[in-house]
Amino acid sequence: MSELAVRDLSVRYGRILAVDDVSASVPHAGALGIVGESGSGKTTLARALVGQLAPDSGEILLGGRPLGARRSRDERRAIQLLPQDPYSSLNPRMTVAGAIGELLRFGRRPGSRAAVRARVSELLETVRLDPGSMDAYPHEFSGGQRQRIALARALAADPDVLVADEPTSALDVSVQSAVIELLAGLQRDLGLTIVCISHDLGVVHELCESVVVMRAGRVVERGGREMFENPAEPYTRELLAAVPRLPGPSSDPSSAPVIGTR
Ligand SMILES: Nc1ncnc2c1ncn2[C@@H]1O[C@H](COP(=O)(O)OP(=O)(O)OP(=O)(O)O)[C@@H](O)[C@H]1O
Repeated sequence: MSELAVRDLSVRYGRILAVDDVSASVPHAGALGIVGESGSGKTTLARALVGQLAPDSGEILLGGRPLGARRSRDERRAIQLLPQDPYSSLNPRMTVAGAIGELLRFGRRPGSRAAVRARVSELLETVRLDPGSMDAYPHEFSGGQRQRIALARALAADPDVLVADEPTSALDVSVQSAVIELLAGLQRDLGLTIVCISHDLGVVHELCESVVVMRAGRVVERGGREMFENPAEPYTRELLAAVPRLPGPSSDPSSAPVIGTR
């Protein structure tokens, strides 16, 4: 089981305390949203979750087991990052098959070149891209397609948990909801546990059943989807007010635009 939890986690950059005593958890096959203004510590938390940054104190637990300061290969496999920007995260000199194949070595299905290509083909189908495009290069794809390639790459490691750092912010509005739907489908169909970092509360509302609100490295509020209708903290209200398509605490829900459901 892939319940992910952080307990009293703090992460510093020198004298800057970027994540300050944060605790949160997401059950197996659940989706947790982490929201907050710029500089609130979201990316730092994401990088600590995937093992790119070592916490100064506190613990990260997967399936109830604390992850060590130096992660084993299997621990690195288990928690994968979907980076924010598919324009910079994919190596322009590597084909789609090469980029995805690189991460297959983490997974549980190593094998011959033919087996690797067959698995790449399956992964491209999973993210609804044409398997026939596996020998193309990233520049031949649109932003939304590149984000799907980055997603297939993360899935190649056969992760238990996907940490999606602003998964739609580099994309055109027209393709954002398709990427969110894809993530929701993976959560449902593969039992993937998702942590979705976003300054866009609309994305989190659509994908996540629980939310943690961060400010200056600390958790200021947490709750389920109902928090969007009834936030306790003025800071959360301000974040909500910045997203016109959400019902928000003060408007009449019956007249508010309905955002996509799964
Ligand atoms: N590499 C770094 N070195 C020093 N300080 C950093 C570094 N990265 C982030 N910080 C600082 O840590 C704090 C948290 O930053 P972080 O990027 O985690 O926030 P964020 O919520 O993800 O913001 P954004 O939405 O703008 O990415 C900020 O004060 C930031 O200036």
